[in-house]
Amino acid sequence: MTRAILTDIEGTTSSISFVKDVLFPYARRALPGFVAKRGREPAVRKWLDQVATENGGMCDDAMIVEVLQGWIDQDRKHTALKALQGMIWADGYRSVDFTAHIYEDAANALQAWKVEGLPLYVYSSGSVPAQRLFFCHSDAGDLTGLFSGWFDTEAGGKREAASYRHIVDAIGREAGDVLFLSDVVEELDAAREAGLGTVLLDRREDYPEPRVGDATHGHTRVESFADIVLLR
Ligand SMILES: CSCCC(=O)C(=O)COP(=O)(O)O
Ligand SMILES: [Mg+2]
Repeated sequence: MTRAILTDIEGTTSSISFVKDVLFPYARRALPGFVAKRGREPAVRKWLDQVATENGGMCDDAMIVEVLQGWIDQDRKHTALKALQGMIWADGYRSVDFTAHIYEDAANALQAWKVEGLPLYVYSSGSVPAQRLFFCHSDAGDLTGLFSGWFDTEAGGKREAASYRHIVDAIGREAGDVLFLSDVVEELDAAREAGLGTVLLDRREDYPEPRVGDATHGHTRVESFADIVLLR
């Protein structure tokens, strides 16, 4: 029985191209100015120092920026990068440089589930502040009120079963009562290993080649939130 929904963002509620073609380039461009302006603030320095330490103790901010830009190019889901990206995107949303993409079917289903009393949670590699900004400034308006909780990689990696066990504990549910929605089969594999229900979002806009047969890893596959059937 589904008593709570846990959803991914990129490729699930929202398009991969918005993240790759709008958010990431914005952060890449703004990074040098951001580090020059705010690099001494403890909340920023903490993450820059972590990157420096993990890269042999480099002490030059310009080198740290280069490492971070390389990580953006590789789509690394590193907690420090994600935290810094979230701070940079705050400026973009504030100055209305962009709004966050959300598929209409996702916005509609999330709103309907909320009305039905189903608690909704987010689990994304984007930092929790970035997730809040994302749904606050979405194409469908401020959707933050729909969600009862937010999880990022501070809960653990999205391809590790332990992360899902931690989240299920944190929200006070049985694993089997939580349905996890994602576009990434390895994330769904980890969630299933932890006992959660799983649905693979396989959107044509994001994945031109349908993932069928073995490619679904046995997860229920849908092309839209409108096709998700909840066990009641
Ligand atoms: C919500 S912040 C923008 C998305 C992001 O940075 C990201 O890495 C998305 O990863 P996801 O786990 O939502 O696929
Ligand atoms: Mg995703």
